Amino acid sequence: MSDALKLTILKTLATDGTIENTAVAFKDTSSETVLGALKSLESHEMVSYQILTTEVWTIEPEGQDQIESGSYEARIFQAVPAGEQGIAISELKAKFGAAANLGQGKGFKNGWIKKNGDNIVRVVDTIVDQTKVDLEIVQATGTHESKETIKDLKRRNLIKQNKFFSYAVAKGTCFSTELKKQEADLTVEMLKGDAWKSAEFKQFNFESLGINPRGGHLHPLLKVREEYRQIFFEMGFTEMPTNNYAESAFWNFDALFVPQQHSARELQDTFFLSDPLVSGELPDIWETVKNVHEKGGYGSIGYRASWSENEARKLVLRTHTTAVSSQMLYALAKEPYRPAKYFSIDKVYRNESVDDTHLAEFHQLEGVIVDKNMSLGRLIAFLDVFFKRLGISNIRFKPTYNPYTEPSMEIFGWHSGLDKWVELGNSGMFRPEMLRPLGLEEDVQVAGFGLSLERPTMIKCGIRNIRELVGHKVDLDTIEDNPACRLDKRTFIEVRQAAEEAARNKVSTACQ
Ligand SMILES: N[C@@H](Cc1ccccc1)C(=O)O
Repeated sequence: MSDALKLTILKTLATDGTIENTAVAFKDTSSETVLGALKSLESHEMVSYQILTTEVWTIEPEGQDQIESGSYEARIFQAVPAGEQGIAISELKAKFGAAANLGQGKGFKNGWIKKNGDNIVRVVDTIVDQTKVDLEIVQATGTHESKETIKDLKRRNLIKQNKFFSYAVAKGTCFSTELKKQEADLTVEMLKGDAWKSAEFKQFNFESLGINPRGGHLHPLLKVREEYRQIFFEMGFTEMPTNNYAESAFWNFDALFVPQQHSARELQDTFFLSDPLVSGELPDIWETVKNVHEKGGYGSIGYRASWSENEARKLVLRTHTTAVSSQMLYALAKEPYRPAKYFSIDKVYRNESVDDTHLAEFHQLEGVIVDKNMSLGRLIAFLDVFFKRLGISNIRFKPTYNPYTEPSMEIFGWHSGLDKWVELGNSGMFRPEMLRPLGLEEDVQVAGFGLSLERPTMIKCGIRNIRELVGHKVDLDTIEDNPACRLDKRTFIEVRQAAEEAARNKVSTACQ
C-alpha cells in the first residue's frame, strides 16, 4: 500500500476537516486503491469513512452510434424525400437493414412519417431528434431528469446503469498527518539497546485470520475409507488387523484352497519377496490344508496334485485382503462358536500393468459374515443394503469363479454418469475345502465379499485417472479443494468472510 496516497488523504483532512467524496477529491485514483488506503488508515483509527454509492447511466455502443449519426428514426426521416411520392419501404430496408423497422416504428409514433401504400411519406417538414438530445444529456450528466426517458432508453439498449463506489472520510480518534511506523515484533536488537522504550507497537488483531494451514486435509481415499469404516461399524462389523503387507503364500493362497498351480500365483500377477524369501513355521493346520489340496475331503476330490510346503512358505505382498480374513477365521475357529462379522479396508498389491484405472497397489474393502444359517440369499440381501448405504442403489450379480467360494458372484452397480453397469466387486460363500481345515464346524457357513476402494472414490470425487488420486502426480490443491476432503462444509472464502464480518462489527479501542 503506497504511503503517498495515505499521506495525501491525511493532509487533505488536516486542511479541509473532511473529504466529502473521494471520487471528486481523488479523481484519477481507482476506488479500490482509495479503499485500500482508507482501510489501512482506519485500522490505526486515523480516519473513519462511509461508503457512498452512486448510480450512473452510461451509453451503450448502439447509443454512442446514435449520438454520432442521429437516432434511427431521424435517419429514416432524413431518407424520406418531401412530397407525395416519398420512398419505397423496400428501399429503406435495403439502405438501413434492421434499423429501418425500428426507425419507422418510432417515426410513426412521433407523427413524423406515415405509410402510403408501399411507400413512406413525410407528415412534417422538420423534426427535433429528441433521442439524440436525451442521449447527450445522459452522456454529460450520468442521468436524466425524466424517469420515463431513462426507462425508454434502457429498454432500447442504448444506455446501461453502473454502480460506483466512493467514500466520505472524516478524522479518526488517532488522527495525525504523520504515518508512524509501527513495530510488529519486539526484537532482540530492540532489547539490546533502548529502542524498545520508544518503539510504537502494532495492536494485536485477534480477529485476523491466520494462513490457511497446509495440513489437516484428508486424502479422498482416506476420507472415503473413514466413511465406509463407519458404515461397517454401524452394521455391526468388527475391524480386522491388517498391518502385514507381506504374508505367506499359505495365508494368501493355500489356506484359501487356491491350487499351487493356479495362474494367480505366477510372478507376473504376484509380487514375491526376495529377502526374506520365505516365512517362518507354517501354522499347525498346514497338513490338513495339504491333504485337502492333494486328496480332497468334505465332499471334494481335491486337486490331485502334490502340494509343496516350500511353495506355501514363500512370502508375497498380499494380493487380496482375503489373506487377512483367512487368518481371522482360523483364530475364530479356535474359540467356541459365535456368529461374527469382520471387515478390513487396506492395501493390496498386484503385479499388473498400470493404466488410467489400474495401479500395482490399491485398497481393498472386504467383509466376512460367519453364521450358522448364512446363505447366498442372505448375502445378496446384505449386499443390497450395504451398497445402498455406500450410495449405490442398483446392483446386480453375475456368476463367477473363485477357488475359495462356491457359488461366487461378481457385483455390478449401475453408474448413472457413465450410463452403464460397472463392476464393483466379488463375493461368494466360502467353500468347505477352505473352512473345515481352518477348524470351522460343518454347520458354520461363511459369506465374503471384496471390492476396491479406489473405484467408488473415483466415482464420488469425479476423478477419471487413478494417478490423480494416488502417486506423485497428485495435485495438492485438488486434495484441498475437493469437496470430499473438506472438513468444514463451508468453503475457505466463506469462513474468511464470516470472520471479517465479525471483525467489522467489533468496537475498537486501539488508541485510548
Ligand atoms: N478376494 C476377492 C474378493 C472376495 C472376498 C471374499 C469372498 C469372495 C471374494 C478379490 O480379490 O476380488
